[in-house]
Amino acid sequence: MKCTGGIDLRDVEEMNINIDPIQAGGRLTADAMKAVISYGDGYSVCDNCGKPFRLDYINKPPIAEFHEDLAAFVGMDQARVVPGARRGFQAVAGTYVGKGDPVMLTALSHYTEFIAVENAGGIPHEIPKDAQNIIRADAAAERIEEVTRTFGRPPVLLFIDHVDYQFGNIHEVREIARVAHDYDVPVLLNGAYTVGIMPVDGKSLGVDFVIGSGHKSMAAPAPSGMLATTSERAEEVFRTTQVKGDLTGRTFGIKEVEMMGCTLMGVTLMGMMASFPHVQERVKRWDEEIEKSRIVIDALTSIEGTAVRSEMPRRHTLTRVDTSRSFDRVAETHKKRGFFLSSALKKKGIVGVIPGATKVWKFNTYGITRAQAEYVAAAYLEIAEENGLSVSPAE
Ligand SMILES: Cc1ncc(COP(=O)(O)O)c(C=O)c1O
Repeated sequence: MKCTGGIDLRDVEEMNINIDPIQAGGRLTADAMKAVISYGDGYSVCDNCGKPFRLDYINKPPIAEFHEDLAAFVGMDQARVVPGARRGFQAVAGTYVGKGDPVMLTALSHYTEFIAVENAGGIPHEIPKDAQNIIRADAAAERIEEVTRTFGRPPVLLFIDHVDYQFGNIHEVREIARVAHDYDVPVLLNGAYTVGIMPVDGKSLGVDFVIGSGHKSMAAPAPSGMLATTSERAEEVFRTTQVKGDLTGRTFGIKEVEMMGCTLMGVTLMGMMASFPHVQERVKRWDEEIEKSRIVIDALTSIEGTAVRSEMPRRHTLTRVDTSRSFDRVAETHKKRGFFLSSALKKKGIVGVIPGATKVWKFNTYGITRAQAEYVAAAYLEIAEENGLSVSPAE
């Protein structure tokens, strides 16, 4: 079907079960879709902007209140919406990182964290993962000490992914934050895979910043996200402008430097706000999401030669699977080669896995129903059996 302008309408969501690893938590709610239509104009949220002229002072729609709600949602004191998690990283790095400063990241940090550090002139140092692909506090302590000795001063900032994008593993955030604070290093929690899908309490984790991605995990249009912090750090990261133009003497005092004055407007912000009540509710059902993911995991691990590379038992719905000794063996002789798997899944109405991937791949069951999880599990078993792989039912 075509809509005006010659753009094909997207059929992935309506026609299929989508287990794409990165899309799961960002799918819009019906309320967000309505908001997108009604607030499509670029400056649609600015109708009632009045003194002081800044996005987070607008009361209608209730943006000021939304910021407060976002902060409370992740157990912090203040929050702002930002155009994607990466812009949150950039704001924090822009505040604390100067040229040549050492910054701690991890072996599982997302590339956007590296870019935020590089953009600010910092030097990234990675904390290694252990054999189970977990970032541990011991390793963090060792690396912080090493970097401190080398530079003659501690790192200026530490990034830790609450759940990483490669394995969907949960890391030792609370313990790492404690270690970092012993060296007075502020801690940024990357909640791109947690804020909006599972409960997150930044204060209880002891971090200084909590960053979420709207389009990844808060059922919001892209690019959207949030940056929350403590009252103390808010003064630094949400600082307002200080300098004057030398010719006109103009100042822009109320505008926040790292937010470039105002942040999200129109569709992104209103979509995020419209989904928020649903998001607040859905994080309470995280255990059900884990159960659904285990239905698919049990099926996959019952296929001879298949292994899960993420931590087990699963504590997140994003999982990395190794089928190099099962589906990839089939691919060696199949006429469709590695594409046989994605093609067989597509025929059964399941999409979102990388076409051609039969060695190591990821999937995410977040947001599908229990019946759909059972259907996906059965589909993998059928495809295995149809291709001569033996299946031993889970105990
Ligand atoms: C772990 C992780 N962190 C950060 C990001 C960046 O998020 P955003 O697209 O909201 O900037 C992504 C996704 O691209 C991610 O997977």
